[in-house]
Amino acid sequence: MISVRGLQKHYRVHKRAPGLKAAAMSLFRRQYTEVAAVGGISFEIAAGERVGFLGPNGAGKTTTLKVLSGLLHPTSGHVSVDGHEPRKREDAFLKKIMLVLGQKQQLIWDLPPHETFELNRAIYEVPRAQYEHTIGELTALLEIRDLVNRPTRQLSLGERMKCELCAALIHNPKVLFLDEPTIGLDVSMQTTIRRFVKDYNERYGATLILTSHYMDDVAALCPRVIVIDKGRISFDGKLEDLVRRIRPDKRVVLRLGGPVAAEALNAIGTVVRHEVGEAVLQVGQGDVSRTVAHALSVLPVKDLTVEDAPLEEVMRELFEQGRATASGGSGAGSGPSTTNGQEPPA
Ligand SMILES: Nc1ncnc2c1ncn2[C@@H]1O[C@H](COP(=O)(O)OP(=O)(O)OP(=O)(O)O)[C@@H](O)[C@H]1O
Repeated sequence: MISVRGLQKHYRVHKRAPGLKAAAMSLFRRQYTEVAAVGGISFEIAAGERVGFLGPNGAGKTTTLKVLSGLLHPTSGHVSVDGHEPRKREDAFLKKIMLVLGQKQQLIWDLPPHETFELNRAIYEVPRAQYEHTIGELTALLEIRDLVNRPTRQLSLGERMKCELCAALIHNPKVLFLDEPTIGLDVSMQTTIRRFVKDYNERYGATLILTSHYMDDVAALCPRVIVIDKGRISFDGKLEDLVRRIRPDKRVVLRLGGPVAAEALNAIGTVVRHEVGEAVLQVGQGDVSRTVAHALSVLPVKDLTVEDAPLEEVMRELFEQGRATASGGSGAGSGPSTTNGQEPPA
């Protein structure tokens, strides 16, 4: 469905020294420098897959999504989305995709969302009957029926994002590019958006690429993740394999029925957190059953769970490894390896 081979995207940026004199000089002699936002990445995504595109700020995620949706032309490499070359922006291609940028909106600010929906209906040439059916379904699923006739500027951020999604889905796209769709939303609205996106994917077999800094989005939606750092892929595979590779240790979460001395916990495992009624221990994968048995025998345990390390920590560690490798700190082989499709460094 989506095929990316050796994609590079460089931006040409105007460079000038600080100060008024340099500003005046730059009017006559402009100097440019190249920013390599994406440095030769390759991956394949099958129809119906949900893939998380993760990376630190400035890694190249948005740039890649913009290339995939045809907003930017690649500097080099080959990109194909359902048989189309996105840069050509053919009508047939545009009718298959949608791009939602959480930081930008397509809704017309002074008009009700309903007017944008109508506009998109006309742009995408959606037959009236199909439009009415889709709008009925989407507004019900997103619970926005009562909002769509109010001016957009009067809506809350979360309400606007739900209307943005509705506007972007009117033509029933097969490929969804979602860039930070839950940014700035409260926890319950994030959950609503996630549930909706998953439901849409399952209902229509749509393919999804999502970028998000909220790891809950990724955990809930994306069985597969592609990690990009400084324009290069550092991991492509199952989310659970990434977690296991970066943080093979487990967390034993103990709910306690009475006070426990710090020494008693230290004797069992590495204490990550200890507060009234709860303690969290970090233990090696092979030590889980021994630790659990030990804890149950010597501590007033009411309940316990065994969990993976939080995804936020996994990602932080992964990006720190990437930085250390880039600065020569930890040397070759210490960072995460790529499981699929990385171009060799130039
Ligand atoms: N229009 C542009 N002109 C010049 N440089 C750009 C432009 N857009 C992005 N960049 C640079 O390209 C690099 C990748 O940016 P991009 O927006 O793709 O990153 P990102 O992974 O989406 O980051 P974030 O998580 O912060 O949104 C960054 O160094 C950024 O400064």
